[in-house]
Amino acid sequence: MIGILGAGAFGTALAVTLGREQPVMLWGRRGVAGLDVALSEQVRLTADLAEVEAETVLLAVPMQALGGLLGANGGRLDGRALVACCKGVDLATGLGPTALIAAACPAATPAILTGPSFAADIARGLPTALTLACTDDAAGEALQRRLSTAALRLYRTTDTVGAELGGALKNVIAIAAGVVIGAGLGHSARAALMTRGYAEMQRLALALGARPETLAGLSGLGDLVLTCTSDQSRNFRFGQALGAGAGFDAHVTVEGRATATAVVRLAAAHGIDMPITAMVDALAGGRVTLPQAIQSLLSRPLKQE
Ligand SMILES: NC(=O)C1=CN([C@@H]2O[C@H](COP(=O)(O)OP(=O)(O)OC[C@H]3O[C@@H](n4cnc5c(N)ncnc54)[C@H](OP(=O)(O)O)[C@@H]3O)[C@@H](O)[C@H]2O)C=CC1
Ligand SMILES: O=C(CO)COP(=O)(O)O
Repeated sequence: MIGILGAGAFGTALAVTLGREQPVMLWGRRGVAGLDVALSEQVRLTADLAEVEAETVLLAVPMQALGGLLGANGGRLDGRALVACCKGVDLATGLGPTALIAAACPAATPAILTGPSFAADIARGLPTALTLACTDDAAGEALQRRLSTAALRLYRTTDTVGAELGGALKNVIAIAAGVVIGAGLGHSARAALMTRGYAEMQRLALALGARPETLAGLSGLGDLVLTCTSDQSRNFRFGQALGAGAGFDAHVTVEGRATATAVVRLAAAHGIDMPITAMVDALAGGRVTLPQAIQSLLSRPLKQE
């Protein structure tokens, strides 16, 4: 049995794919997200978290909700394998998902599942590859076997720092990529933005102890390319709306917005220059206009690549 907390798009998609091969208990505060894919009979739904007794639990709530969920249920969840499926940096603490898990559940085995995957693609059974990161490699190998399916191929690493930051930072760069396209600056400008954004991701991640090969893998470069180039991405679409001066539904999960604010603080604390992240935070926060944001990036001093 696998437990999944969070019956939104991603939690439901994971239930669909995992439920094809093993029993799953899916918990949601209110019902199941509107994915138009039928759940197998191996998937049970519950609104009572006490019914989720599985030893392996996937945490598929948004990043900014994870701390509260763990705070309210840490005692009940402690001691299990807790696999964060969210992407971001916690605004309240500046921590990533596995550090939040370790703080709330000291006897748990924290891990993170992240990488280039739209929920709808996973739910449809399309081939997908993700990174499963766990500092305990033996536990990571067991989770890799447990959570891989015929269509969902997991690659394992012990670099949770790199895997988490790749998934968190790519959402911020995706917002910037959307701004570029929404503002009509063109695909060449987006390619430049993605490349400089990847350099920004590496600067912070390596300073925080990540391994370069992790950032160059599925959780970093892979997810960056996917999210910056597809309008299936909510972060990209949010950026497009910003660039076009259009509105955006505030109820849609856009992880990169809060993460941009959290990362600006993190970068300042470590003396890391992250101009694109700072631009996204200021633009999304209404502290600069679009022309000012674009000018701030284009007028930076020339330097070596
Ligand atoms: N969608 C995708 O394609 C992918 C998403 N992810 C990641 O998965 C994570 C979840 O995103 P996603 O499923 O897409 O988002 P959705 O907006 O589709 O769903 C979020 C779910 O979390 C629940 N939730 C929100 N706040 C709380 C809370 N405080 N306590 C309990 N449950 C809560 C919501 O419940 P309610 O409906 O009751 O508000 C909802 O079921 C994000 O970090 C995202 O980056 C990763 C890969 C792909
Ligand atoms: O993380 C995702 C793809 O890997 C989903 O992207 P969005 O959150 O931008 O929709």
